[in-house]
Amino acid sequence: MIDILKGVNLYLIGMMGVGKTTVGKLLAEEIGYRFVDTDEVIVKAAGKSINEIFTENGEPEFRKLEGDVLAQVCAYTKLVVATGGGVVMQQQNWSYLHHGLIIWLDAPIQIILQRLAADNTRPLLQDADMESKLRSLLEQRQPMYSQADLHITISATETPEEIATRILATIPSILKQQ
Ligand SMILES: Nc1ncnc2c1ncn2[C@@H]1O[C@H](COP(=O)(O)OP(=O)(O)OP(=O)(O)O)[C@@H](O)[C@H]1O
Ligand SMILES: O=C(O)C1=C[C@@H](O)[C@@H](O)[C@H](O)C1
Ligand SMILES: [Mg+2]
Repeated sequence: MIDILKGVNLYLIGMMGVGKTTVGKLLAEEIGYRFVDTDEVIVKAAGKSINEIFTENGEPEFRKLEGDVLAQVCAYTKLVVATGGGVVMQQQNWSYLHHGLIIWLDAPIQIILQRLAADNTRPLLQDADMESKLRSLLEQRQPMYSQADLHITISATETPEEIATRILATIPSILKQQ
């Protein structure tokens, strides 16, 4: 696997809670890549949480930081990059994502709801009606997510390890097409 990838970065995209961070770490370990999470880089650089950035600086500032981080990481090779769920909405970001293979992790809203029901670290989900909020975000984003090179649909029972294994098994077929 490591040979056929030739150092090309893997970018994980998809909705909040779908498992980009969790699966990304496993993928990186498996293929001997470094793991980068754009949300984590932003939090470290800003010295505050994502909730604080949204509240104190606003979402546009967060999106600017996100684009800056993506621009910086795409200068490196051999990375698995877990992105934030909204990264696909800035057209400019696609020029960075296309430096590597783009993998869309896609899970039914019900799975995401179960996972994030007790989570208060995602500012866009601090809404009384989390399900409607998720549905409306997915509706806006789905056309963008679907531009990925690889679409991985996740079932409720699949473990992060199984998902990582399935991604690695599928990559050779998409590399051949390119
Ligand atoms: N396959 C899985 N099965 C069960 N739980 C999972 C699975 N993948 C991730 N999770 C859990 O779901 C939650 C969200 O996962 P994670 O943080 O990796 O999502 P994310 O896509 O990175 O979200 P965000 O876009 O907000 O950063 C975590 O609690 C994680 O442990
Ligand atoms: O889907 C989104 O817009 C977000 C997802 C998270 O990864 C963070 O980037 C932030 O909470 C926004
Ligand atoms: Mg994440």
